[in-house]
Amino acid sequence: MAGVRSPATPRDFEAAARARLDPAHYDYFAGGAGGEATLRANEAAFGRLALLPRVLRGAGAARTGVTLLGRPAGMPVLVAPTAFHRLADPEGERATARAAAATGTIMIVSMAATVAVGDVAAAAPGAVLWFQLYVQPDMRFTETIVRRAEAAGCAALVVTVDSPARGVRERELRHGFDDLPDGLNCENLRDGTRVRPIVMSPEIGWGHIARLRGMTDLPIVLKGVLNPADVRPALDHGAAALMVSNHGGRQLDSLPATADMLPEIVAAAGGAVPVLLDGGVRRGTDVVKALALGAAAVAVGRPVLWGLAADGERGAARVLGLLRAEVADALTLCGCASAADVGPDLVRRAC
Ligand SMILES: Cc1cc2nc3c(=O)[nH]c(=O)nc-3n(C[C@H](O)[C@H](O)[C@H](O)COP(=O)(O)O)c2cc1C
Ligand SMILES: O=C(O)C(=O)c1ccccc1
Repeated sequence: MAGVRSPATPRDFEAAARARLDPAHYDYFAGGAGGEATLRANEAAFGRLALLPRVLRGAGAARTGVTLLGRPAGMPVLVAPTAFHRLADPEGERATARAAAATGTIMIVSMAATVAVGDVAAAAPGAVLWFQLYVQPDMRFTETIVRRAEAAGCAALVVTVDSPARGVRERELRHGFDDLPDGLNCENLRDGTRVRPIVMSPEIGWGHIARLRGMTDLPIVLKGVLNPADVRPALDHGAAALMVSNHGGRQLDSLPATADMLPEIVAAAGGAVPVLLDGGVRRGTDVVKALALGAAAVAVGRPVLWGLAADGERGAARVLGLLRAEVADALTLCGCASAADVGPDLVRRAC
């Protein structure tokens, strides 16, 4: 691997990934919308938080497992849905899913995956998969996609609600990157012999969530809730969980960091549903900070892509394994036996 002899933390994979990727694809993965203030803010917000361990609790070595939507997960970290894994590795989402299965990590498969969700599931028996959906204005086609996710055995639908339009990313504009290379497609959007384009529609509203709720028994997770005023309608529409996300700073720039919005969203949810978070999680200590602010779990996007691009399935598994070890270490050093022991007293504003 380029950069370091032995990666010690997930961040070490980015340099190796950058060395291997086409620069346009590196910038597609790495970049954010506008001036990238939100992209930077996500990581910076974790840097402004400090952990305040408890001592002498005799808690023993920490266990990382949690229960999410009624099922056990190996750690409170999920693979966030990210598009186009075959740009990073020829095996694409198959490799990511095997890495997730090997480390007991739930993978949220992107609707914009370059391997069909059924093929991802078949390639990684034992993987727990959730499916990310952009509601398509053609609700019959949306239903087709939902049925594919169900048939693949996905355990939840993660509906991305922060994308009434595609974010404008200046790095993509500079490279002229606006489509997949020949031979790669968004395989979940196959419709007979053609592949439909993903529509991000400003006309999607709460009525579509109601129709989705009537369409499937899968739990629905709403991804991209940032304003506490949206929590009430989300609960009223039967959301099983919320995911605080600004899409990794890739949609609208100038949004607050997710870690900074998390406490207000958790308060608005009032314990009715679990609240998840993504954006800027790079270390085990970030995970414990998010748990202390009330998250049930977090998800990581780019770190997994860097592992995948650096060393395929093995690299993605290394990133997830390192994160799990860091979570265990941070929990133990905070005096916690598990995520359930992490309370709000454990985190402080550092400055
Ligand atoms: C290259 C890339 C592609 C993404 N594709 C999707 C997607 O298809 N659907 C989606 O809901 N979010 C997508 N996201 C957003 C991620 O799910 C997640 O919100 C974000 O990456 C979290 O931030 P992090 O990368 O700092 O961990 C994408 C993010 C990246 C970096
Ligand atoms: O790039 C993204 O962030 C993203 O969400 C996406 C959505 C559809 C197709 C490709 C990428």
